[in-house]
Amino acid sequence: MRKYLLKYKLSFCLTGFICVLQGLLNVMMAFMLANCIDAASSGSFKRFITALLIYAVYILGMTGIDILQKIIKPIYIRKTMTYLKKDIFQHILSKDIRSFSEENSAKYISILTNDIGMIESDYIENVFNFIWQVTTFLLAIVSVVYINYKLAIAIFIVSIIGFYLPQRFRSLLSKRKAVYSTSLEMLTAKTKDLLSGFEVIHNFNIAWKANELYDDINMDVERKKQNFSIVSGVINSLTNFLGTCMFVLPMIVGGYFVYLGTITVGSLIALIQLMNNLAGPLSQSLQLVNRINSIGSITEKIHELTKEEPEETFTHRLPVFENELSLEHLNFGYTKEKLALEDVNLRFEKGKKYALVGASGSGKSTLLRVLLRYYKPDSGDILIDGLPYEQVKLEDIYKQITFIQQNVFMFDGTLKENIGLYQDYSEDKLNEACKIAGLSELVKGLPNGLEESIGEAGNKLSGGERQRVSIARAILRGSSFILLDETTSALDNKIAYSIEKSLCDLEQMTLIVVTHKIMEDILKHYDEIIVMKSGRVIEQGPYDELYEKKGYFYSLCNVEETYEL
Ligand SMILES: Nc1ncnc2c1ncn2[C@@H]1O[C@H](COP(=O)(O)OP(=O)(O)OP(=O)(O)O)[C@@H](O)[C@H]1O
Repeated sequence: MRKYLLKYKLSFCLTGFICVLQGLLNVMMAFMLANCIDAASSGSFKRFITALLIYAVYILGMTGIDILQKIIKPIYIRKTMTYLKKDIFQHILSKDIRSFSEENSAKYISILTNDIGMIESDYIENVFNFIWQVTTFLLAIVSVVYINYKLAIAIFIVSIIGFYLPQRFRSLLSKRKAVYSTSLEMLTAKTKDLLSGFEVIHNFNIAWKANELYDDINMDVERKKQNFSIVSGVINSLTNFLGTCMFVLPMIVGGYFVYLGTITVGSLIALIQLMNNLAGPLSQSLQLVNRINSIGSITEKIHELTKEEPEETFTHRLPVFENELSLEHLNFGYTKEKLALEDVNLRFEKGKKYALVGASGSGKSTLLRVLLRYYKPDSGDILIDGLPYEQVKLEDIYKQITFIQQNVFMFDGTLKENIGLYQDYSEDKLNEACKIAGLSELVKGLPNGLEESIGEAGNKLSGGERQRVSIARAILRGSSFILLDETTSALDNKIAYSIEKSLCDLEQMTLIVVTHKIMEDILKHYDEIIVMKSGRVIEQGPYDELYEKKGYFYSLCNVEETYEL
């Protein structure tokens, strides 16, 4: 956290310096009062007026410093918080897809909202308050030593106790805060989940269940917040008690010294005022230390998120894909108990078109995820142009492969921005990509053509149109490979046919399509159909060959026909 605190060193030092000045002015108050009282009791009117004038200048100075602090501190906080959020967001975005999807996205949202809020209020603000209070306390101690050192020793002993005890409570408070922060994360995740399922909740009349789920987690969060507040409150009361002791003890000892004639009444008044600068700031500092330390768990979470990942170790570059991608005796399981891919042997040659078919759960999407390097195979080899796949720089792999999923992400922008993804492409290239992806008719019909805004998350487009946008993206990018996972599922058969045919006509493009549409017209365009069952490739070859074989693929075709009827 220090990295963020000291990012803007000058601003930090300036704000800290103003806090030190405030501490100094706090302590000076005692001497101002003593001076006024001494002047008033001296019988000299001139001395009294001078003392009052000095006091007025002091008050003006104090107000000026206070205003300055109200201006400088927000500037520092704005800069630091902006940097902190930007840094965390950049680290989230720079995660690789695999490690990003290991966490629920609500966790990231919670860090960027709830936890960041706590860092500002409990850490950054309190660091400055701490500087202010500690300066006041230390200068008050020096002043008390100056007035009477025996009294200072008594105060010092109470301070040591005052500092030691709250340290004992620190870890308890930090644990409660960690539990509270985790429950907030879960609340954010659950709220996001329930609101995303708004339509389903209404269609299926399960609002009662959604309310129940929300109530449970809401109550849990509030209970944990209450526990945290109770622990924090009790600790504060105890530290306040220590602060009161700090105030009362020197009063008793100081009164005794006046009785003995060791110090004057004027000094005693200054001492009484200084007590306020000892007891209050000490108890405040102790509470502030507790609150600053209570964000320990959040700091760890942020540290974990922003720690530099070890550099990717790769030994090969792959500027262009030239020949083939081959899989040899590949095994992979999400769990140790069950293999999702078993002894898969395949060759994907440059420019050829492959359709992956099979029953639901047969491993088609898993195969694509392994090809995207989201998961490492448990055993077996993948070679790309003869190079071991795992050792080729990931950036090169993603330049060669474009993955188009079922849910296409759309930015709130124009159609052109969404197709070109903010890169500059010539009109001709854009139109060509639209033509292949079957978007030309849509573009012609829009009042502003490609410049038409498509709304938040592309909500002005239909599901099929969004999928065609993603196909146009892939074509524009000029990848060697396109992996499609049920991408044409939202398209009617006629459009699906024309798009898949256009993609199959792209000579240089290697196409691997996961499809449930077992239709002769579409599948005949593929060089090879790969049939999967229970994680294994059980048949492969061109459509006619497989159909005539009258094996598993044949049965799939007939199921589909029966279904279509
Ligand atoms: N993240 C995961 N964790 C654990 N098991 C998973 C995970 N994803 C998929 N599986 C399991 O792996 C197997 C293969 O799933 P996969 O998604 O690859 O099938 P599929 O052929 O693409 O299915 P569909 O056609 O229904 O999309 C299934 O048994 C599935 O339950």
